[in-house]
Amino acid sequence: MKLVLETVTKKFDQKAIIEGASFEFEKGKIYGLLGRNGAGKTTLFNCISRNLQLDNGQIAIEEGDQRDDNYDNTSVGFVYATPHLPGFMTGYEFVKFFVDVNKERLAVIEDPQVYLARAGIESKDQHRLLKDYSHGMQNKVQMLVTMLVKSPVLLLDEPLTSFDVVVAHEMKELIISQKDHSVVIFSTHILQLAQDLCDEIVLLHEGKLTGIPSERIHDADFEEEVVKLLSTSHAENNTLNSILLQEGGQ
Ligand SMILES: Nc1ncnc2c1ncn2[C@@H]1O[C@H](COP(=O)(O)OP(=O)(O)OP(=O)(O)O)[C@@H](O)[C@H]1O
Repeated sequence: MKLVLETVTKKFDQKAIIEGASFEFEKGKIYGLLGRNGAGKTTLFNCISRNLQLDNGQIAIEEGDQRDDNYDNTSVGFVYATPHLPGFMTGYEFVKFFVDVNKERLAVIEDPQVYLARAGIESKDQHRLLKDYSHGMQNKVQMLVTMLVKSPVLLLDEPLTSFDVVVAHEMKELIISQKDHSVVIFSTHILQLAQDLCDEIVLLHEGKLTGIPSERIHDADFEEEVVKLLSTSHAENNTLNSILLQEGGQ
């Protein structure tokens, strides 16, 4: 399975944030999306998840020789940087509601307590209102429910920044387990995290997507190269690009 982006353009007020970006993301790999503040990472995720309409180009899901240009938003699991949860529900009530609504998409249905415990929400917290959860606890719940349904595409917007070290470790394992059934893309500003977790790193810079070959990710001068690439314009970078990067993916 592949998520295919072809010459995608998204503008806000006539200004192109994403401009003719093309890339193929494959199932079985974790992709780290890096870009400067305001580069358009969240915008790109909103385009892939059909929250935003494109100004140009296509985004499709391909499975073998089948291509779906009109997949609906249930094909995409999206873990937002800021959790979107109904604060008036308890953790238990929300997971129960989510499981009821999605029961046809779940292979096995367990008690909400089991899911919550697996995400590290202790019994004493399971019946508290979500609005009173810490940011990290809300993130855990959001990640838990998004991953339950095993969508073909999983997007994680800066996913691990609010977790303590123990939970971050567990969540990394959980993210890795998702690549068996999903195309997994996560955005981050933490280069070390991208190096640890990703099979490929993709830069979003000046509206375009460019993949860095996996064999370069662990080079000693990797950070310096990424900083250089994200600090200069594509035109200035042409020589470096041709040596280091694969334009538009493989
Ligand atoms: N709904 C909107 N209307 C107008 N402009 C928007 C909208 N959403 C995002 N933008 C602008 O698009 C640009 C890209 O924003 P986006 O949030 O996608 O960047 P990002 O790469 O996720 O940034 P960061 O790393 O800082 O979170 C920014 O200039 C932002 O102000």
